[in-house]
Amino acid sequence: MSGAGAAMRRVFVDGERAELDQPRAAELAGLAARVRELTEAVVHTDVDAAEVAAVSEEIAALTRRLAAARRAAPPIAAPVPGAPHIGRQLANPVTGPLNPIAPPVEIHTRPDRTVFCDFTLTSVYEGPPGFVHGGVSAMVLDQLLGAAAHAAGAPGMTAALDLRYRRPTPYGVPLRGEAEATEVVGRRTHTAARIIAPDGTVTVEATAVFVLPRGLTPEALGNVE
Ligand SMILES: CCCCCCCCCCCC(=O)SCCNC(=O)CCNC(=O)[C@H](O)C(C)(C)COP(=O)(O)OP(=O)(O)OC[C@H]1O[C@@H](n2cnc3c(N)ncnc32)[C@H](O)[C@@H]1OP(=O)(O)O
Repeated sequence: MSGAGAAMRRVFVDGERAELDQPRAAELAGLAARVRELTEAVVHTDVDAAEVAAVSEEIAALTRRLAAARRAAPPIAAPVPGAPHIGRQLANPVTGPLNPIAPPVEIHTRPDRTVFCDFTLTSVYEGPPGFVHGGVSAMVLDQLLGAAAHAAGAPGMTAALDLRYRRPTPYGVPLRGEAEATEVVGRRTHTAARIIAPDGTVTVEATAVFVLPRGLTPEALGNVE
């Protein structure tokens, strides 16, 4: 089995990672939300030099307090029967409520196995002035496409990701992401996705190929069915 396949098995099947119950996950999600606010404040602050120095020191002290009890790797959520394991990655950089760099994006699966998300990116994700960084759009779409492969019962790792940036993606407004699996061939799942602005304009289109690592089965990944 490939390194990635073996690692997934250790984490999701063998229980190598710490598993958080819902109240503990909610506590830490609250902490991450405060840090997101802090990031936003840092990017926009115009306080004077003395205040910048004082706040920097306080933040360093806070970081030391959190590091006083440190896990070797990010924790995951306890399994939910019937739900895919990807939803357990609480520190995922796109969907993880515990990760301050995640917007976070909440992905939903429809009965027809297509997926969607409604999300707003703040100016901390700015690329070209006034618009979302293309790499951030790619990251969100990679996750959404992966979720579509999962929802189709054919999960895998991203083997190829192709993007077409049609229009600039605005930040600070609600965006819609949509994705679906288009074809499953052996261990390969072909998928398509797009980001849609509030006025209905498709700003980014993406296609991706996901490949299930050798030795893994969709069932081992806690697939939906
Ligand atoms: C697990 C879920 C977790 C859950 C994750 C779900 C959502 C997470 C979303 C984020 C996902 C990521 O960021 S994942 C991180 C980024 N991706 C990675 O790091 C992947 C790095 N690459 C790899 O580890 C490997 O290349 C794999 C596992 C993708 C494939 O390796 P392999 O298993 O040895 O593949 P191999 O036998 O050569 O090929 C198998 C089949 O796939 C085809 N194939 C291989 N690569 C490609 C390609 N780029 N484009 C088209 N097709 C390809 C081959 O032609 C073949 O088709 P045929 O001849 O059989 O027809």
